[in-house]
Amino acid sequence: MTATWLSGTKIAKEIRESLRPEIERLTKAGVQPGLAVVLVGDDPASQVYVNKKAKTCLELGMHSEVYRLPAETEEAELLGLIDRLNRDDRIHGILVQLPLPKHIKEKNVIDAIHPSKDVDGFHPVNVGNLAIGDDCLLPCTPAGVIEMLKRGGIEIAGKHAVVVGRSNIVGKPVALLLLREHATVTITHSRTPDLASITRQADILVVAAGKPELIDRTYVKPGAVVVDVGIHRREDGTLCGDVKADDVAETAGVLTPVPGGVGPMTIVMLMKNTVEAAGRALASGKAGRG
Ligand SMILES: Nc1nc2c(c(=O)[nH]1)N[C@@H](CN(C=O)c1ccc(C(=O)N[C@@H](CCC(=O)O)C(=O)O)cc1)CN2
Repeated sequence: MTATWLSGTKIAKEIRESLRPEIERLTKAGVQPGLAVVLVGDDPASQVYVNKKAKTCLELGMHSEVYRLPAETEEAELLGLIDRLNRDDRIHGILVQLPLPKHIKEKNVIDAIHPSKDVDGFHPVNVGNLAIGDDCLLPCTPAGVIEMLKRGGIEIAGKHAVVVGRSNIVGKPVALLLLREHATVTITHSRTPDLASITRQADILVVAAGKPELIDRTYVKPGAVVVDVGIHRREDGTLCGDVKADDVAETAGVLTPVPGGVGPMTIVMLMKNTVEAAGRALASGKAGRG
């Protein structure tokens, strides 16, 4: 069997274009959706992602602000900036790029962002609402995975989905979203014994292990849908995921590429969340007038 590739680049483009009418409507109503992205330090990959976020905002006619702070920035200063952005009517979404330098506590930063502007969906209020199935801003990568599956014509209900990884950013929320779509979900992680015996049961395998090319064909049931959330730069400068793509493509039915898979979906879901946050601000009368 040779897998069909499920292109995140193509689906992300469709979603991006579908956002334009709502951005136009909000802007005409005096509420141009605005995203503030904060980067602390000079991690090269983070710089690429932050630039992509700002560029996509501008291409869509959204308001974009990028704050680039030095690695030595004190936590209190960062919290001060978040407080200011929380009260800024032109900003509907705030995103602090992760990872942060070690001296800054990620939890303090996430908790400081107002839940209505938490376009990353990482605040405990949004995480709690996701867990109980209430309306909330969804984390971008997990929401992107679900959107990709749906738009790729892949049935989720009734399927056995296995998630490799239990991070707060991807593993746990993607498992909750798959459950919400009526999959039977198994979460595995680095201490799961005989991982392959479990992943081989998956109809849908979502890999967010953070380990380059961990998953080869021996982990995959023939015909399974495999979503690769990992992204790593090899020494020669090329990118790979958590899945050994060429090998798994011989067994899987559908496979997402790296690059061009989940990555572009993460960016477009961020735009979608920002537009949604702006729409809610307009509806609640709390929006700025541009
Ligand atoms: N605050 C957050 N920090 C981080 C998140 C997040 O969702 N919120 N996720 C990751 C990084 N990430 C988003 O910020 C991200 C990763 C990858 C891509 C992407 O488009 N990748 C391209 C390849 C890009 C390249 O050339 O390097 C692809 O896969 O095709 C976008 C966003 C950690 N931090």
